[in-house]
Amino acid sequence: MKYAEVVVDRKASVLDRPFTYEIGYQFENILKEGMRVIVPFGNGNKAIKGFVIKIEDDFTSNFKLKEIIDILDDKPLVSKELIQLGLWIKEEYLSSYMDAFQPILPPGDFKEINTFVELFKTKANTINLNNVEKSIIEYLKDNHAPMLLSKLKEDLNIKNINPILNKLEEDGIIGVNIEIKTTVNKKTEKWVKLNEKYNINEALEIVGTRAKKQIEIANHLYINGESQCTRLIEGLNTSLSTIKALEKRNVIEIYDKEVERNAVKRPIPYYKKHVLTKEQYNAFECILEEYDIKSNKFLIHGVTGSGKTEIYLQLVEEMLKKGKDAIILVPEISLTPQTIDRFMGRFGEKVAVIHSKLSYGERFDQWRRIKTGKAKLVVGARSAIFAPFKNLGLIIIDEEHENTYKSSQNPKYDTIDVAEKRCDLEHAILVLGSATPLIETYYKAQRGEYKLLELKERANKQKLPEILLVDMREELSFGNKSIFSRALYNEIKGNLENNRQTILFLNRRGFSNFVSCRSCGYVVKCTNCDISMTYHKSIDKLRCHYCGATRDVPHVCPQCGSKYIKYFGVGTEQVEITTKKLFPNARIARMDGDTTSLKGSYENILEDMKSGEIDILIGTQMISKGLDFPNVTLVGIIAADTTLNLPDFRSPEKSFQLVTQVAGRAGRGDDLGKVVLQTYNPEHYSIEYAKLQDYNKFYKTEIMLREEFLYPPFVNIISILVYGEDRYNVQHVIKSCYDIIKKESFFINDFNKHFIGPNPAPLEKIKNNYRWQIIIKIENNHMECMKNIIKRVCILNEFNLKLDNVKFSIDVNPLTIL
Ligand SMILES: Nc1ncnc2c1ncn2[C@@H]1O[C@H](COP(=O)(O)OP(=O)(O)OP(=O)(O)O)[C@@H](O)[C@H]1O
Ligand SMILES: [Zn+2]
Ligand SMILES: [Zn+2]
Repeated sequence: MKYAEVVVDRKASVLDRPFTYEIGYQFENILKEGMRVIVPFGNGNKAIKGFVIKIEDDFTSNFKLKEIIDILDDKPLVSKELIQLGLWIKEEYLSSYMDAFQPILPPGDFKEINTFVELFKTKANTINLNNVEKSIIEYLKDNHAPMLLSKLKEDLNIKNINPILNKLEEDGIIGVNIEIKTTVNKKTEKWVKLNEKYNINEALEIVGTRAKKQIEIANHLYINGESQCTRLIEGLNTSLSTIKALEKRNVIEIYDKEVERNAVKRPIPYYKKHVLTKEQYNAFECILEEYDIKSNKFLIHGVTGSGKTEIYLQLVEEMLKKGKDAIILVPEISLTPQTIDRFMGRFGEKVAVIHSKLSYGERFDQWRRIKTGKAKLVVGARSAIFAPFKNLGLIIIDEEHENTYKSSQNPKYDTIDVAEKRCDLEHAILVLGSATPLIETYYKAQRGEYKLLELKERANKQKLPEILLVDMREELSFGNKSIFSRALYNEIKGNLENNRQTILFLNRRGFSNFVSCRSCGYVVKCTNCDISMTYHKSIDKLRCHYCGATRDVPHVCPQCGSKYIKYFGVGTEQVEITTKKLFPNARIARMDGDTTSLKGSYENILEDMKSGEIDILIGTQMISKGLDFPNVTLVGIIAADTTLNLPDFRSPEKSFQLVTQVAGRAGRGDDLGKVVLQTYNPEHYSIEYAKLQDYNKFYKTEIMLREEFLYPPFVNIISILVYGEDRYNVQHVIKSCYDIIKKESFFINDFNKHFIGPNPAPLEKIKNNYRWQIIIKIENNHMECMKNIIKRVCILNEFNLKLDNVKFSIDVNPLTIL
């Protein structure tokens, strides 16, 4: 007797464990890990869906186990390695089983999946087959459309057919395709081909010698195989009635064929291969040589414009040569046509693209192309890390420092960690790339966990742009209250006169309601945490998100006495209006969340930028990275302070990254670029080192501060948030939770653990839910113990907290704690 461990789709946390079922004899040789099943569940034995994560030969139980009712899939949907990855995610990020497997399973609510078998005829006759195999081929020959696997099995009734089909598929004789039943209608079109009953001579005999067009059509189909109906009509200048006539005489067949929903609809020109520069070549060589011997994890630290993408492309090419698949992750906002074109322009049909704007049907199509081996590489945002490749050889994470690699929804995974784990499970290479690596990543590289590869020059040997720092406090003291400094104004003017393009950048990430002085640059910060305090309207006070300390809003600057102390905030719209006023003849475009929500508008703006129809492009993060426009020689950063003063320990790092990335858009062509950086804090180390474009100096200062104030990579941060509509319950649960965790972790030295809270979350109430949180800083060596305690308290509820209408949200190393 065999047993299956099944994860069922039930939300309640007490049921968050796999259930064991007996596998009846009829299923014993069919059921595989990674397939979905129907199982009886609960007291009423309701039939529900589940997912098999493990099959065991032995199981001891005190009571009779229930039996699996039915199997839903013909083939495993998920590989063993991806099941392992799912289980790892569950433990690592303290998520539920179902949440952990959600991103790994095919997209959408996959109620019914049908498997089809089709014959790849070209090969069928050339290989020696045994009788059973021949009967399958014969059967498929009689059915020209892809055949439902279940029907094939029923019709043929061959014992143990699965391994035979697998072998035929591996030999490339048949293809197996899967299809999901969705609400999205399948798009089909009419195709034609010669009737297989006749060879071409017989076909022409039937047509006779008089019908010239019909002869032409038959010959065309003989040479080209099948053809799309409308294309045939246009191409041969014939009519539908002529084709219908041929069908009537049984010479040809007309049939429906599914139109693949392409993720990319435009034609894409070939992207020319560059000869690698010496630096590029060294990195490329090192990765291929050291892989499997010394290290399989690499960090490419390469300045902006150093040609990291070309290295990625050539690595992928090497993989394809070896028959291996590749995953290339880029941040969602870098999934521009420019990036996609580079990959599709080099690898064409082999590329799958996954991003969040795809419809559900399109997403499934991409998943299917990967699963069935039609796509060999995927270029995509975060979730593409779970692409179901069979033979993964390489994972590339470009711009690895980007926020989007941390998932803010369940499961709250960190893509880099997941990629590391997946590379270990599948013996693949991991390549991280950035001009401004995450502090944590660089720290790992310093410790030898990643092999560090450096690119110090731009691919075209152009120098990095010159950065001009403007102290906005001085502007104010000169009576200039505008958002443009005199220097930036003059530079823009000059650039316009030279017919060059300008990018004006303004950061608007999340919260920016810190309070600062425009005369001296003073920012109200928490004395315990060295982090900007945030204004809370409900209590009319400033509060620190890390320790909960509050204070009144000052009306005069505590540092210089000026009354120009207020909330900081400029919008892109305001910048646009001002720019139009100052430069009435310039062609100005704005790119931010508001202007690009329409599908395609983003592409349009980039297209206009490329063709030179825009003189000044104003934008937010969207324009900060990945863009490669040779005619942009000037970049203006309106206010570096918005990121510098985010209530987040990462704000210096974020500022350094942003300035470097945005500056990197300038001077990518033949002429040197220039950057004007406006700030109220020119002395800040992050601004200072950004100006010098010196990552190493920045890293050294930052890592020292992280150690001193106890932030990652020296500790882990775990956020436990309790939310619910009843404020009293929420406060009660968070308090009990705090007490229990503290008590249970008594054996961890206070020096190694720090509790902050319970405090109201910075966003105290969202959608009628009150939110309170505890933040735990825990030293790396004690992380596993602490996670275990949290799991027992918050997930398994071993301490019987009364969780009426109250829920937990746990985030391990959260991106922000808002
Ligand atoms: N070996 C090469 N020879 C000539 N040009 C190259 C070479 N490699 C890359 N390039 C060109 O250099 C430019 C910059 O390359 P790419 O955009 O890949 O840089 P990057 O390192 O990704 O920069 P960023 O981090 O700023 O996005 C591109 O226009 C690319 O076509
Ligand atoms: Zn002041
Ligand atoms: Zn504080």
